[in-house]
Amino acid sequence: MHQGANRPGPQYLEDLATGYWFSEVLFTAVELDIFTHIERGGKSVEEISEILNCRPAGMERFLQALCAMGLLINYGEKYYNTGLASEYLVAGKENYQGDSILWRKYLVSRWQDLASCLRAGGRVNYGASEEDPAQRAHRIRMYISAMDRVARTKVQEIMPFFAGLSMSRKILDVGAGSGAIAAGFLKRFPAMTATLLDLPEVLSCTQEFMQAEKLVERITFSPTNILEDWPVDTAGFDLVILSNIIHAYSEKEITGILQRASDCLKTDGLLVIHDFFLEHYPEKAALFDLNMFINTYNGKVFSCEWVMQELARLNLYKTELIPLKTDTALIIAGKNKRALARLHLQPVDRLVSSIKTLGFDDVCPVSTDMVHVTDWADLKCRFGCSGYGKGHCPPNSLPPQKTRDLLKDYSRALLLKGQPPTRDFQRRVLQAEREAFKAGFHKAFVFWAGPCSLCDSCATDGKCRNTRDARPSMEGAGIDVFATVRRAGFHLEVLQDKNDFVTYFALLLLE
Ligand SMILES: C[S@@+](CC[C@H](N)C(=O)[O-])C[C@H]1O[C@@H](n2cnc3c(N)ncnc32)[C@H](O)[C@@H]1O
Repeated sequence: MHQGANRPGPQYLEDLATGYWFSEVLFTAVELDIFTHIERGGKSVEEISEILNCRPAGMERFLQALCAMGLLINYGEKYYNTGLASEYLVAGKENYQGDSILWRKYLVSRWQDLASCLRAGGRVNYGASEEDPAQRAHRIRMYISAMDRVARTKVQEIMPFFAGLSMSRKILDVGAGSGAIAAGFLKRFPAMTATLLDLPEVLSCTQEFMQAEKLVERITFSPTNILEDWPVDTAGFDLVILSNIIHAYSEKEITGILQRASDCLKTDGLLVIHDFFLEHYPEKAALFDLNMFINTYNGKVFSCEWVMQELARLNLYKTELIPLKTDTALIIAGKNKRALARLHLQPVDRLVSSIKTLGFDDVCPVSTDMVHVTDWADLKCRFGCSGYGKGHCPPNSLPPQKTRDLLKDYSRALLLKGQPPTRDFQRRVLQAEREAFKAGFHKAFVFWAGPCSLCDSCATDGKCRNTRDARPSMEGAGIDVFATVRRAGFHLEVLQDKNDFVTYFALLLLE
């Protein structure tokens, strides 16, 4: 869905308007636990209808929709789980996401209050003032189970940054939820112990989760309101975790939480902030911010820039924004630069986040094997384009064979996605190439989009006055841009009208 802004108007609007169809099919399939039944062996329409006590006529259409959504496949009479459904939608499996999906369903009715929230300037639905204790306990368990499912997959993405470190002492997990993030560290570093702070009614749930992980002996559960003083040692922790906490409150409260987190850090300790940030996955971050607007008193998604400023005010050193492959990102901070230097941060990850801040819509690492070079691209320039022979367009560009040879010298690249005006895009692309060079990728070289537009006009004698900055375009060098970006998972369609919204891509080769 998030690539859709490039599609012609009405279709994109139709897709937005029917986005809830996708959610409803997924919610229903998870509620019926269809994937768990099918995992035990392929099932026919009749078999699955009988198991779920449904009529075959509707079921066939439902299974067809699940196939279209990539969650089932149909082979002969039988339906089977796809790899995605098998890994994430089968109850009892390590990476099962059903609880977090059903929590999203639970929030659907709140989203229907959006207009009222906008009129009121904040949340309008506060639930029953006297919630039945059993109902409250059930709601908290649903929420913590949902958070647990997400955190378990996130911690798998987070741990590689700590690979090779010898961490042997104390963790403080602030607003720990199920404890899944701290648990990831406890499992990786067997000499560590943890203190988990959360509200008393949540901690009884947390205890059960940690019991199941056989980690309770290494954990102190500390009932605490994290907006007030924390009952823990100042400067006593090697690792302080704030995972999905800063989006829960406003600037004033977060400033206090960051101050207390900093106070708890040992001199060479690390503060890990894991959250949504406006600069990373912007579409999801903006929607998650609305989710906070509707569902909390004052929660919001912050910019990485604001958090960085707060950390600087506390005299902490910090990494760049470290994007995870999914919708959240990390900032890691410490009182001591050497502590940060121990982290295993991939240079490409750091580069991606710094290039994103230059104003690209997306920056995606790809292998150069994915770059598709063709001979027909040159034909399209030679016949059918008024730019042929001008500036750095063909034949003044790289012929396809030269591009193929060049690509053999590189194994990795970044696809940079942006928008017109062409000159602004090309300038940003050049800045990105410089960032890559400064980050140690000495062979960094970029192919941009469109005819070179850096200068107002080309020199009349045909000799470029700006060879320092001019670069070839992807298409002018024989690269099939459509095939290449689609292989990287982007959606790109041929424009139907000259006024349609154009998307530009550049290819930054790294080594
Ligand atoms: C979004 S969950 C994140 C849980 C966990 N850190 C994770 O990443 O999965 C937020 C957690 O913060 C806790 N929390 C929110 N406000 C709190 C407060 N004032 N005092 C203590 N805990 C709080 C909630 O109970 C919940 O467990």
